[in-house]
Amino acid sequence: MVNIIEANNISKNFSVRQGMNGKKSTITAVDNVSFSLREGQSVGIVGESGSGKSTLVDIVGDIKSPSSGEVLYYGKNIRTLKKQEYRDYRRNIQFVFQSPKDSLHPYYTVKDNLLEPLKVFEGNMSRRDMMMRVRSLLDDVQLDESYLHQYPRELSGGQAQRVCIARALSLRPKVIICDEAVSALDLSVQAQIIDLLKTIKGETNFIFISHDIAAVNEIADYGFVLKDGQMVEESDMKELVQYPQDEYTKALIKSAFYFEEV
Ligand SMILES: Nc1ncnc2c1ncn2[C@@H]1O[C@H](COP(=O)(O)OP(=O)(O)OP(=O)(O)O)[C@@H](O)[C@H]1O
Repeated sequence: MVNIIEANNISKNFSVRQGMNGKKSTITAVDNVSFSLREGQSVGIVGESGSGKSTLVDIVGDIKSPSSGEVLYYGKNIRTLKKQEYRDYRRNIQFVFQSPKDSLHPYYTVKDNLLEPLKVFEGNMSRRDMMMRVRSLLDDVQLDESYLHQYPRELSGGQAQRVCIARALSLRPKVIICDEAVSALDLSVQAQIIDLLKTIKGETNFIFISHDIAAVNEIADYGFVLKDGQMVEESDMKELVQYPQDEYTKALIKSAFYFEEV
């Protein structure tokens, strides 16, 4: 199987000022982490707040640069990609973030939010074809056409996240990185969005990150656990949940499935 993404020995240090005297120190947000995403696979990343999940996926999507290590896209270091190859990589790695309303353009209607990536990346597409794509995307995320003319502020959190998922899907990307994409939603809405992500799993590959291992277990085929920037355990996702080896993973599972046990 072909690797879409390989992240090799990624580390990221941040320089921060701490304490009353504002003394400079360095924190290691990601510490020598490697993983790959194969075609047809979805990968989950679990860890508590501050464990380095966002920093790692931001590096994979070239939003941040690593202090050391390299990201390969179909076997090529992203730093060595030619202009067209880099454009292809960027359109094929899309993000869905935690706060859907902040992710959408507030002064654009749903229609214009969905047209935007098509205008940028599909310049040759006719306006008619773009609108057909927008309508089919809304259908994919189970919103009817009446939403086309609404503004993000008029949507619920769950509806706005559906629009963000539609927007991420608009360029038919190889990878959608969901960074705590369900965490800010009510539990029942979380379940609906997870069901939606499952229905589109055949169209794309997810890198799904969450502090909630139960949510990750719903989407990922393979998963790993980050703690203080380090990978403490990795495995087939079902095995990770059923037979965790590391004490930290066991604690994450205990807190995630606590309510379900009763
Ligand atoms: N720009 C930055 N400058 C300084 N420190 C940073 C910066 N970005 C992240 N950090 C630190 O790096 C560590 C990892 O943060 P990161 O956001 O990657 O974790 P996370 O697991 O995604 O947590 P959360 O789910 O809360 O976002 C944290 O200690 C954070 O404070």
